[in-house]
Amino acid sequence: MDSNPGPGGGGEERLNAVSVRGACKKYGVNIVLDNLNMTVKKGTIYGLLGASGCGKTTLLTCIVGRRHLNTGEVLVLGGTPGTKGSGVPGRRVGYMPQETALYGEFTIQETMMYFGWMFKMSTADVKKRLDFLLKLLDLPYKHKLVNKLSGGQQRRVSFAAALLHDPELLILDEPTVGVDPLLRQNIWEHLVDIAKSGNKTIIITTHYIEEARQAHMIGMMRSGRLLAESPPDRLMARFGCDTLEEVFLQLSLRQDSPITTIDQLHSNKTNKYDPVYLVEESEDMCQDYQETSNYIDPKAHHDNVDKKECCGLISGGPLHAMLHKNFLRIWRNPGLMVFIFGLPVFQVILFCLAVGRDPYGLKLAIVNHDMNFTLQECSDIVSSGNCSFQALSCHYLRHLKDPTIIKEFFPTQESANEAVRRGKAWGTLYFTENFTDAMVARIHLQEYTDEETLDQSGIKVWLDMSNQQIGLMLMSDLRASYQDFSRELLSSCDINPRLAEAPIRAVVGHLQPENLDQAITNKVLYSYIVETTFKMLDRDSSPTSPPLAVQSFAIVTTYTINNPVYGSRTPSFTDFTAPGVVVVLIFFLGVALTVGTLIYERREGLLDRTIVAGVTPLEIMVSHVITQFVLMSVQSVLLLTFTIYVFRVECEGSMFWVAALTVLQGMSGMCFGFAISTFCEIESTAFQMAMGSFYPALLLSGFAISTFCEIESTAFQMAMGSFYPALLLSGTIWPLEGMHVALQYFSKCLPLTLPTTALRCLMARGWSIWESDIYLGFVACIIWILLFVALSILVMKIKKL
Ligand SMILES: Nc1ncnc2c1ncn2[C@@H]1O[C@H](COP(=O)(O)OP(=O)(O)OP(=O)(O)O)[C@@H](O)[C@H]1O
Repeated sequence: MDSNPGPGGGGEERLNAVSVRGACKKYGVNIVLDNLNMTVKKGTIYGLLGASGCGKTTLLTCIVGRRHLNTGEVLVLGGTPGTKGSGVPGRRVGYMPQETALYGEFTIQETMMYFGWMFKMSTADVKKRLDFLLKLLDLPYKHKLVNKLSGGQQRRVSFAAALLHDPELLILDEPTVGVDPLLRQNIWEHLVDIAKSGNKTIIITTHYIEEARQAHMIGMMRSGRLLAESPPDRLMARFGCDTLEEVFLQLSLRQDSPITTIDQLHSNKTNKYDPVYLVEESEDMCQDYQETSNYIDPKAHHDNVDKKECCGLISGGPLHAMLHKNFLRIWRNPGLMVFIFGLPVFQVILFCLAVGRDPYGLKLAIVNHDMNFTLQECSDIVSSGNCSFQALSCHYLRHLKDPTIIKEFFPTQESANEAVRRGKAWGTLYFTENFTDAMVARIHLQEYTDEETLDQSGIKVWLDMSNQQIGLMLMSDLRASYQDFSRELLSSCDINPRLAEAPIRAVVGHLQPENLDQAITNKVLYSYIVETTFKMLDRDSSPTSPPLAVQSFAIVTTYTINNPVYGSRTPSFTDFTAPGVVVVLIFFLGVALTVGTLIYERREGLLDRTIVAGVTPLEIMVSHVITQFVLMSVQSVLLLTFTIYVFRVECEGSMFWVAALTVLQGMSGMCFGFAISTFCEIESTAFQMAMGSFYPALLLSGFAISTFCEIESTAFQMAMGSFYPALLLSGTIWPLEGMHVALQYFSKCLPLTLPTTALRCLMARGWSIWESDIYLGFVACIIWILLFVALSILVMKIKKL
């Protein structure tokens, strides 16, 4: 190692396109490259041979800078991959990974355009070169879709993509798999030709050992070691074999008994920078490398010659190529289009139809001993507009409305309560035998009413409160019906029915006006049960006067609510939850859009190819951000149109700011999805996480989830398990004000909470952007976007995605 000439150093090194020295690489405890040396001279073809799993692909990915050695050194075109002055990443290298690394929904021509633009070739040049490659590789019609090609044809398209920009160094991982012998011969002839006439260097791996005879140099690998590195003829002569296969067999046998191998075959002790014929270093040499396979050379970065040329962080060619690719992929994928644009609409429709509507068909068990009649009989004798003090229970029952309440009559209180206990009714309503008489007596007697009369004149109610929403709604309905009942009675007796409502201001003079004014000033919604107003009214107080009696009765049983400062007198649960649901939906849609993208590209080898071509993580990120921004805007418009204009959810604020916050929140979700996908190795893990973290994104934040993401089931369980806690914490379904104060602070640090509050204030209160609740929602969105973006870029750099 001491004699390492470094990048560009040493005359010998300058003749080499690639040199690998003392390379050690392991995954966990599995040693994949074991003190390997390799030298590829410029203008030569280097055939890297070896059994499956011996480490060929790993070696190539280290050469193109997609992986790092644990120890050892790689020099490519005079520099360490990933550093200034090296050939990689950038257009000096053409890389064909082992995976097909193509977009199935593109045609052959579109594929070539994508890679050509990435290398900043003009469209005309790409077309010219494509015509040549179509002939050379015997490719089908150029407008045929890649996913309609056979496996062998797809590999040839992938090979063509590596040859397209005529690079100095070609690194080909099994280009001839699935190619017929005649075509294989053509490909080799072409490689020999470009190596000779164009002074190109080619490193090629193949399982067809014999075809490598046409290479200038053969490297035979086994178990992470290079057993031999020599021209094929010399190798065969030396071992007295007729085929390379036999040579490889002999070398393999000897490697299995190392002492014999070293003693018998190692005749030349070589300098480390000379071609190596046999591996002589001790097996322990790789043991002292760093344990982690994620070892990163601190000097490594992605500056490359292309970037130096354009002097900017983002270059037009790759960005153009990637934007075109992103939109074309969506356009060619109808299922994805339906998902992107149909899902928001579907979800909003589902939400507005399923949540917040008043329950109906609620059965009440009624025991009416006052009449001892069925409902039908009640209806027969009770008619509206009649100033009658008979059958008051029936008067009241008529106001319990269908279809909300279904009245079922029971003979006894016990049977009615039994029906409630068995879940057949939501409550029991009980009228005593002389309910009407007691009520009339109570009205007439006023403060002289005895306890028994009071008791008899009351309606007794037992409710099943196991369901809070239904219980509260029934209570409210029972009260409202009572008010309707008294209003109707007043009206029928020629008394102003508004007395039944008795606005607070109408009685202010009699009831401590200071308190009321203070309550109104404080914007407290003020309800007041008016009691004993009988004496306040400037009327004949004779208890025998029916109108007055009715009037006092009505007022005694009413309460009043002033017009609310914000919202309506009958607030809707849909209006309350809608802003939170919009925020959550758009966030989730953003996550779902991005989470799979990067992982798909990584799994298919496309990311390797893109990055080896010199595209930076920032450029990849920007291309996705632009694409998703456009999609997100359309989604937001659909979401808000259906929420506000179709389902008429209350929106008092500026539509501009509502839309802006929605789009921002979508972008926050998108960046979160991107961060997840940079962490996750397995697409399904990320997707499940995204699904599961629908709300929890929130609770745990991208960072915590990602820590566990390598472990599929843990990530999934964690995401699922955090669904409900996150739902509670985001303030979407229940006001934050109901939480413990510590939880409130924690909740506000999550990505959905402040934007939800802001959207709610915008929609329900119509506040302007200058209110702190509103602008803090925007600020939170922007901070989370920046955090997710920074995290994604950092991970992409660290993991060399
Ligand atoms: N990301 C990874 N994590 C853990 N082990 C890995 C990883 N990639 C490869 N390996 C292991 O490293 C060894 C060498 O793999 P590699 O793909 O380099 O072999 P190869 O010679 O290219 O095989 P083939 O000819 O079948 O492509 C194999 O045992 C493989 O299981």
